[in-house]
Amino acid sequence: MAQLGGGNQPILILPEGTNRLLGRDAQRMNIMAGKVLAETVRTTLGPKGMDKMLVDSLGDIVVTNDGVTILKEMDIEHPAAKMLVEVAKTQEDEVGDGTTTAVIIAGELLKKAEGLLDQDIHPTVIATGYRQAAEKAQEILNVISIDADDRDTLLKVAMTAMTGKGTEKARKPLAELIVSAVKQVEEDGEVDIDHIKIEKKDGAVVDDSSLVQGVIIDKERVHPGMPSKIEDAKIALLNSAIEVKETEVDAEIRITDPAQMQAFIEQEEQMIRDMIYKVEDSGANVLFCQKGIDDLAQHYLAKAGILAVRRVKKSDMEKLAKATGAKVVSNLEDLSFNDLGQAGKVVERKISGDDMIFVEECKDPKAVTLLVRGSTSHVVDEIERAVDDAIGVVASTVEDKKVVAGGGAPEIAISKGLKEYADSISGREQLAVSAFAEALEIVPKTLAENAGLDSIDALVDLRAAHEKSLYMGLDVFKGEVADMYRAGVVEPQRVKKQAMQSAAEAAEMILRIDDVIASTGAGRAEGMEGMEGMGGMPGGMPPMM
Ligand SMILES: Nc1ncnc2c1ncn2[C@@H]1O[C@H](COP(=O)(O)OP(=O)(O)O)[C@@H](O)[C@H]1O
Ligand SMILES: [Mg+2]
Repeated sequence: MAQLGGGNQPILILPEGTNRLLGRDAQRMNIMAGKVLAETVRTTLGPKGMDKMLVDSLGDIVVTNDGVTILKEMDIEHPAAKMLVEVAKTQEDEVGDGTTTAVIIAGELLKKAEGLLDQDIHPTVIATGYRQAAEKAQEILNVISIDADDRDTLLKVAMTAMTGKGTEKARKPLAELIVSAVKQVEEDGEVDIDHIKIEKKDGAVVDDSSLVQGVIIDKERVHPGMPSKIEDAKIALLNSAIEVKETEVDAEIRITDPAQMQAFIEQEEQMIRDMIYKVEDSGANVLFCQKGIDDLAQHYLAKAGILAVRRVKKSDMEKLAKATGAKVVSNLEDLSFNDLGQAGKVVERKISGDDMIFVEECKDPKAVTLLVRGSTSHVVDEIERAVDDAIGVVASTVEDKKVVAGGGAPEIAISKGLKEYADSISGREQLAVSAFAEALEIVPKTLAENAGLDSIDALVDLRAAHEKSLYMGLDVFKGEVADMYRAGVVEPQRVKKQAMQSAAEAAEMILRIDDVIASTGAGRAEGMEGMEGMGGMPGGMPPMM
């Protein structure tokens, strides 16, 4: 493989054993890999989608229908397939939902491209057409979106994102908590979702989930002699240890007299004692320390009636600062009353066997915590992923104030618009734009299939219904075409924008590749091993599933 012919004498320009795929072979293999990947997550789309059970090498189990989670857990090796995994990850980062949709659209774009390649249309032409179509799609999306960010809409957006994700019984109350959380941390029209902490615990029903106006820290107080509940808390945040520092160099102290020893110990004690005085003097009655707290310091803190927690995560320290208004102090010497934060209550509670510190009843906190409950750890994990998606879509809606109907309605509307647009284009790109338009129909088609409906009938009905209204989609529960706004199936515009854009970009990028050179060295294990498994050599078939 690694040699390029040159008369009788082969010229080696690549190391022995390098795998190489050229031209159509490269394209075919890459397209195949993308298609297989999309096919894998397809069955999970929509409220009636199925779940996947993923078992890792240690035997740990994840049961989910969350696209990005499945792809991350699958440990994909094929380089082109990996590019689609990136699509899902980008979608997750940018919006938090729509990961399956993005991957399915990308897979379908590749499939349609294959058909065009068979008609001898050059990959560059296809890529250009896809680019044009993706841009036009964004325009159409702007036209069919509706301006809304009222609470009722936000609730619908949250509930749509959670449909079919193991939250059924408690979808409404969970949506209420999520919308309240997002609105609470909103600052000047922007939402930093990192300021919403999700703390999950099994051993209770979903309905017991709650929103804490503050932060829950999954730790216990350092000393049992400390109060377990403090009202009207004054909170100090410290990111250095409370201990007598060990000397950096190995020093030896020679003690000749027991009195010297005593003096030495007393001096250390006094240093710790002074540090705790500092905390007391500031007026703090709660202390969160990012580093360690010495045994002796714990004792003095307990004696002073201060509730202290040690080794708090940095991210939690930041949330505590956001929620209580405290400043994180690096040096105890500098701690003063002005650095303290406030909370109505700091209390240690036992939640399904674990002690946790609740910093709650904060005044207008800019960081809050959702305590998510569920019966078992697998259930809680899946609910957490649903809640995470819902937070993402509600935040997007609060920021953009634009929504679309769900259930395949926007995909059909955009597909229709693109077909008309294609007619206005001269040149072979027209075929690519048409292919893009057809590819989008994969979303309603899959929703129908997963709901056990006839996908061809569904598409025909949908296209017909769109002659009258742009909001007609597939209500998978009733099994019929319906106005999705009325049905309360609403999604943020950003989900669709991002999904189409990153799907188109990934497809374009894969199409432009006409040469895959895989070294057998170190990089092999990382990227190219899958080449063989996925049929790296022409003629191979992907034994991926
Ligand atoms: N009640 C419903 N009826 C029909 N479609 C729905 C309904 N609720 C959600 N959907 C659709 O399901 C799709 C999202 O499915 P989901 O499994 O969450 O995948 P993704 O990872 O892409 O978000 C969207 O197209 C959405 O409009
Ligand atoms: Mg979703």
